[in-house]
Parts: sequence; C-alpha cells; structure tokens
Amino acid sequence: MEVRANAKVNLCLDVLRRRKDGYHDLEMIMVPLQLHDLLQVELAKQDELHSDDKQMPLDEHNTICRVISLMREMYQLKAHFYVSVRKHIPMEAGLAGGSADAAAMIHAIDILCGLHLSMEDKIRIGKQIGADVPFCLVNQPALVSGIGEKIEPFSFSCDFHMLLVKPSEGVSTKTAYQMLDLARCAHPDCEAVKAKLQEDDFAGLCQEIGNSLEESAFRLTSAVQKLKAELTAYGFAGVLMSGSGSCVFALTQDESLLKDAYQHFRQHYPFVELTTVRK
Ligand SMILES: C[C@](O)(CO)[C@H](O)COP(=O)(O)OP(=O)(O)OC[C@H]1O[C@@H](n2ccc(N)nc2=O)[C@H](O)[C@@H]1O
Ligand SMILES: Nc1ncnc2c1ncn2[C@@H]1O[C@H](COP(=O)(O)OP(=O)(O)OP(=O)(O)O)[C@@H](O)[C@H]1O
Repeated sequence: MEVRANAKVNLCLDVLRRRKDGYHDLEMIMVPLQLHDLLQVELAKQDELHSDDKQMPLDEHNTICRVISLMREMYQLKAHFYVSVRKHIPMEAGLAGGSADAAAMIHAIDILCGLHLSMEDKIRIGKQIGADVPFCLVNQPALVSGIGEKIEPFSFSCDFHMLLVKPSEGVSTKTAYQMLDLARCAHPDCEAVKAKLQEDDFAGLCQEIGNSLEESAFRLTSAVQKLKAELTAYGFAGVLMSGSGSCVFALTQDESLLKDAYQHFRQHYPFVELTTVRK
C-alpha cells in the first residue's frame, strides 16, 4: 500500500515554559502541507527499509524503524515489513519529515495487520516516537498544546500560497530548545492566528504569525535570519521560520510574485518549493 506523509509548518509557535523533564509546554497553530514523502509499505518475510535519499538513516534511528519495533513489542506482531520511502521533505528543516514518516507507518501497520486502532491509540504510540507525531497522525489544521500531544482540529477558509526555502545549514531541534531564552523570545498569540484564519483576514494573519524558536535559531545560524530578511524584502506579506528551522516559509496571495520569487530563490538555495495548506 502507498501512504502519504505530509509535511507541516507552524503558523504560530509559543513556548510557554520549560518543564522539569527538559521538554517545553507549547501552544501552536499547525497546518499540514501538500508537500509530502511517499511510503510504499508491504508485508514481507523480513524487515527492509529503502529510500531514494542517501542522507536518510536506514538503521534503528529511523523513525519508521522505531515505529516497527515499538508496535511489534506492544501488539506481539509476527509480521515483517518492506518499506520504500520517496523523500521530498528536507531534513532538519522544521517541517516534521521524520515525524510524518512515523505517522504514516503507524497508519500502515494498523491497516496491514488489521489492528483497528483508534486515533487515541495511535497518538499514544506516536508521542513515544516524537512530539510532532500526534499532529502528523491527525493531519488537519489544529491548535496544538502540551508538548505537542493535545490536538484540537479546526477548519478555515483563508487561502494563500506558500514558498518554502531552506538554507544548506540545518538546525537541531534539541539545540534550538536548549539555547532558547524564554525572557527574550517572541510570544505570539495563537488564538489571534486562528481567528484571522477563520475570519479570512490574510493581512491580519500575516501580522499575527510568530515563532518563539526564531530567537535561538537566529543565534545558531545567521543563514536563517538572512533568508527571512531576503524573503521579506522580496515583498511577501508574511515570513516566518517553521518549527525549530532552518526552513523559512513565505506567504502571499499574489501568484506573479510567487512565480518570480521561486525562480529567484532557486538560484541561491538548495531547497525551494511551492506548496499550499492541505485543508
Ligand atoms: C519544533 C517542533 O517541530 C514544533 O512543532 C516540535 O516541538 C519538535 O518536535 P519533534 O522534533 O518531534 O521533537 P522530539 O523528537 O520529541 O524532541 C526533540 C527535542 O526537542 C525538545 N523538545 C521537543 C518538544 C517539546 N515540546 N519540547 C522540547 O523541549 C527536546 O529537547 C527533545 O529532546
Ligand atoms: N524517516 C526519517 N526521515 C527523515 N529524517 C529522519 C527519519 N528518521 C530519522 N531521521 C533523523 O532525524 C533527523 C531530523 O529529521 P527531521 O526531518 O525529522 O527533522 P525536522 O525537520 O527538524 O523535524 P521537526 O520539524 O519534527 O523538528 C534527521 O537528520 C535524520 O538523521
């Protein structure tokens, strides 16, 4: 069977507090994108993982392998899996590539092994793999809280185009959180972002988007700050780093600006993609 693993961006990411276990309580507005990896998953005689991306680890560190091990133990599965991944989501980008693959694998095992898991069951599995996996399982625009496990989906009509640009440097999620200065960083208003989306107020939306983690990512790599300034100067209405970076997304409703920018940024950056929100 073929399963899609959609990327995400955070239109709003507010880090509320640091917890005793080192994780952070968050409030976020997350949206899935049309950009996706494709997983081919079949029952097999032994486990096999392949990918067209030579950078992706194929060992027990891969989120897909971690899902297989965890679900095999939890449900005493005898089955083995052949998995082939067509990778389109760049790594260390803040687009949840590894988490999206993990979520797709949970859905695939559920179907191939006839487990009939509820979304709550899947989220319990997913959050053991990573904080972004619960959102990737639900795969709908949502207000997300806790460390990423509380998902409240909502619908909206506001339409816009998105240009994704990633510099060659990546950002480690763990380091971005460790370096964060909660007193200095931005604390954007997620309820306001949700309201602008639902009121179809694109200009207002672009004023409200924000990400607490930009503060530490900008200190970790100047490339992200430089890219954000370039996209803003190009004329995009809203520009923000996604997640812990290093990918920056730029929003516009102007198709000709979008096409010109795509050609321009492609000459200077290794990953440039046009996409939209998957509603
Ligand atoms: C930045 C985001 O992508 C925003 O959606 C997520 O918060 C990160 O999600 P993720 O990559 O799935 O995160 P995990 O793989 O669970 O954790 C990676 C590291 O990020 C930090 N982390 C993650 C989530 C969270 N709420 N607080 C944290 O402090 C922890 O140091 C952890 O060691
Ligand atoms: N299935 C996978 N796809 C991509 N990377 C994976 C996968 N499994 C493990 N990894 C490892 O995880 C690291 C981070 O990759 P990922 O694409 O998930 O980062 P990210 O974009 O920062 O995600 P997030 O937005 O969730 O923080 C990679 O450098 C890679 O070594």
